Amino acid sequence: MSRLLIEGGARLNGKVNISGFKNAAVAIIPATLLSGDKCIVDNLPLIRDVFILKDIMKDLGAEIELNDDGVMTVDTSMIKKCNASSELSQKLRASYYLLGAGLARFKEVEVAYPGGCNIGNRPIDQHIKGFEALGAKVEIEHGIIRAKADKLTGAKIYLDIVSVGATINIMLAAVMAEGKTIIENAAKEPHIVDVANFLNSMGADIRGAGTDIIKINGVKELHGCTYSVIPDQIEAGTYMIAAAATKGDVVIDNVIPKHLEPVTAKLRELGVEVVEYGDSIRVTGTDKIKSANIKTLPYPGFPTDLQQPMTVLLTQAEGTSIVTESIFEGRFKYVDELKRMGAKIKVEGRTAVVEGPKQLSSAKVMATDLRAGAAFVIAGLISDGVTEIGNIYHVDRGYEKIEYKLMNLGAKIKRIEE
Ligand SMILES: CC(=O)N[C@H]1[C@@H](OP(=O)(O)OP(=O)(O)OC[C@H]2O[C@@H](n3ccc(=O)[nH]c3=O)[C@H](O)[C@@H]2O)O[C@H](CO)[C@@H](O)[C@@H]1O
Ligand SMILES: C=C(OP(=O)(O)O)C(=O)O
Repeated sequence: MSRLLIEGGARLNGKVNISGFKNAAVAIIPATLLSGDKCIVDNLPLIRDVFILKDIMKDLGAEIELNDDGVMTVDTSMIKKCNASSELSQKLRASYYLLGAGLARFKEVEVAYPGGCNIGNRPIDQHIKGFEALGAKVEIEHGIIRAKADKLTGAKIYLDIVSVGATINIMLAAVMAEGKTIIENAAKEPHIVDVANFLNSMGADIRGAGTDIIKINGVKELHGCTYSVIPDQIEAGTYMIAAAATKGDVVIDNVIPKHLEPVTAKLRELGVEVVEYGDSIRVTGTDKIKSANIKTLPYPGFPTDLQQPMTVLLTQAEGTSIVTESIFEGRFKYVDELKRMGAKIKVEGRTAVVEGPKQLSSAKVMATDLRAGAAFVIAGLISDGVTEIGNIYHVDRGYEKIEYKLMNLGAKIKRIEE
């Protein structure tokens, strides 16, 4: 198991380049299954989730290559059926997008129940509700999800809960259904728009992505395309928070500032200087961070994926901050480890009360999930002594070359491979 060692105390300084968005990439790769033509996808992040999906696609029979610049060439013409029930599919959340894409192309699909971050109950009832409305039969048995349809027909689907995964999965399943599908109460995250743009580049007819009503006119078939994935707003937000926490001065490059508005607004409330440029953001820390309350919400609210890194920053704020996690009930598991580093945080249900400022002290901690790992990296950067973070494979699921990017900003960090 690899570990990260971080010697705290350095103020981050310089420029960091943001990679392509994990959560868009992991939907777009399965979406290439929708056409038998070749697709070229660039600006893919070189992260573990992308590598696993590449292996899954290869196992299905795709000809697939990914180069060191994040350009993937995929040809799925040889795939005859979509059976992704191996252990690989359990290693990430996004393998569930093979359900929507496989159903649309083959009318029959089998995928192992997805894994992903252990941050609470993560049901897929809304995905299933959508597939069934389109005419599929879905069953789950022995950890395998099977979906089958004689024919997919457009339908009106109201999501009972705003779900990113269900919105994307239903879009995938509906693109070639007969007639019109309307998804109401759809999620509006930037990667919903990115996936819709990718599908439209393949010849789909999707309108309204980015609003809460998405309309999909089914088309007969899709064709190949060349597409570039949007920058990762969560990776960018993590570096913005790290810059603020270390009282540094960092330009976060290759971003879409609009996607980062909830983070920018919150950092400004804390007294941190944030300046937006065309495709970059400069964050300049302050010695006196103000306290603030945060509630995670679907986009454009504050993203749950940045709750953990943000909570670390709030340990440095003067006074009491209240963090409310409204998306995933189990997303405070990392707090116990943070307390071992000296943080004063009290969790009650979905709320964490953070008292600051507290000088954090180094400790040996275990990443319990992807963003918990990122939070510990930030905690390590501002602790005295050397922090050791285990289970780094979680972090590698979503952060490309994290130690190199941080080293370039002046952090003292190294990876120990074992
Ligand atoms: C690969 C990917 O893109 N992952 C993101 C995606 O996860 P994911 O797609 O799993 O998250 P959802 O948006 O679906 O989940 C939101 C809420 O809806 C609930 N729910 C979801 C589906 C369902 O069928 N039934 C149901 O009750 C979930 O338990 C959760 O409370 O969005 C989350 C919320 O922004 C992010 O934290 C994840 O990084
Ligand atoms: C929860 C996350 O990922 P996943 O849905 O892939 O587990 C995340 O990116 O923070």
